[in-house]
Amino acid sequence: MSDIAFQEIELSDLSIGSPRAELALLGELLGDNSGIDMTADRLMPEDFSVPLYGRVFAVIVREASLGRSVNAITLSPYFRDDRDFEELDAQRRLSDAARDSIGDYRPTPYLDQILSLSKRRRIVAGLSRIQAEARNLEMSVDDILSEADATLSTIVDRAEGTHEVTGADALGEVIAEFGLPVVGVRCGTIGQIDDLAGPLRPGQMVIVAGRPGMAKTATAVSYAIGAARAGHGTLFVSLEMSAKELGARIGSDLCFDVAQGTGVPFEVIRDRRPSVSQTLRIREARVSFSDMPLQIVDRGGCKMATLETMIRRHKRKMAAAGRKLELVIVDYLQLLSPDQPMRSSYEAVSEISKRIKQAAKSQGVAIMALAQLSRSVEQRPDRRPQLSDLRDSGQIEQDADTVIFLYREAYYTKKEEPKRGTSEWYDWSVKYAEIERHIEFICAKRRDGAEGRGAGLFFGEFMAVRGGDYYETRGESL
Ligand SMILES: Nc1ncnc2c1ncn2[C@@H]1O[C@H](COP(=O)(O)OP(=O)(O)OP(=O)(O)O)[C@@H](O)[C@H]1O
Repeated sequence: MSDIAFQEIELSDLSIGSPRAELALLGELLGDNSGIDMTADRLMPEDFSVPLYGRVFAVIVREASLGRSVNAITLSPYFRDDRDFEELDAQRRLSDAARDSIGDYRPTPYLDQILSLSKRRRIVAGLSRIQAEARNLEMSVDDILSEADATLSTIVDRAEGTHEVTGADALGEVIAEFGLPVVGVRCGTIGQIDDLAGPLRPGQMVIVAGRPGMAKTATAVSYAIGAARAGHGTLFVSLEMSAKELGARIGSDLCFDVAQGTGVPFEVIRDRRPSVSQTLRIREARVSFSDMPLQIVDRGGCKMATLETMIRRHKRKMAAAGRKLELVIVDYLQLLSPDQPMRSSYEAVSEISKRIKQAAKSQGVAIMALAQLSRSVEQRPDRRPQLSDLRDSGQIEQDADTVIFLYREAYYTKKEEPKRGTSEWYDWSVKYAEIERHIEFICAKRRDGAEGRGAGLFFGEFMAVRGGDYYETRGESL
């Protein structure tokens, strides 16, 4: 680019912004709150050229994330100490803009213009920095060019999750974290999964796979409860079960007492027939859990773009409540659909697994996706799943950071129950009683650690999964 072009950009720098479009957009949002989420998905407070309008936008988004309606009057208490608010006569301007809004949310022309001008301002700022570096004779031309390249591509794409550093700086970031608490989600109640998968870190995609009936949902619910109890913001996206069905499972899991082995059976809650004392116990469990950061979304099927929007929205919602969304659980992967129709289910699952991984990275959360395995697993004498069982499931095997298979021998043994009262039945019942609660966690892939196996327990009656150390708490061995 020539010097003249640089000068032109510098000269126009101060005029790159449209305060009128920004005010009009805020007016539209205040006039009709239904467009706030959609706008917040694309726009950030720093995209406004008038800093006060950016701050107003941030408050609007926060209020909407907390489920409150917002207008020019309810906004003003948040700006009592903001001198710009008074000096710019913002209360009146925003009220006028809201009154003049169309009402039917159509902010796209304003939004597009604000975004485009924001990009231009960032280009100007980036180029100015590169120009200063070019004048610095101590910097090599190669370094300046690669810096220019990286700066421009990040500015223009605003690639979420992009982080460019030198190798030494990356190591420096690791060293700075020495001695700090480990980042990542642990559930605390299923020790074997915590050990096998390690803390689930932002950007990781963890696949929990198994045949139907292996207690995938139960494992995910128990994990989610443990994670939320440990303070990790968790979003459970249920594409199979309704929120109420999950609520019943959560109730039974919460009431389950590991040390005593007692609780309120899931079926009692499912059928809405608890006794008085059970009702009391469920109510107490609800109260003790009411502050825990666990959000549930249930819907029948979901496109990838919708899931991404959902994650962004809940991230904002939790941030507005002073929490951090750290874990998203999706039950289950094959019920997600790509945004565009694909030629085969192999391609569709590949696309979904790639997008889940991208979403985890760009949103800075760990995503645990449950996955159904095909029947072929059961055709082997040893029905424990292996990594190759994911081969017909698109690129999951490649994209996943961690793969944990669930296996319950009891599920198959139960199906082989002989006729009651016979001697075979007696032998069978002894064997079944031994393994009834066993659940195996087979970690077949872990990008940042070793693979391995662990033994846990599935309390089917309470839909609760716990680590194998449960027996240690009772002085017994597994
Ligand atoms: N009262 C009970 N006692 C013991 N096991 C039970 C009881 N109720 C349900 N189960 C078992 O729990 C399992 C279902 O658990 P869950 O729904 O978590 O599994 P899943 O792997 O998610 O299954 P799916 O893929 O079919 O939804 C089944 O194997 C079922 O037999």
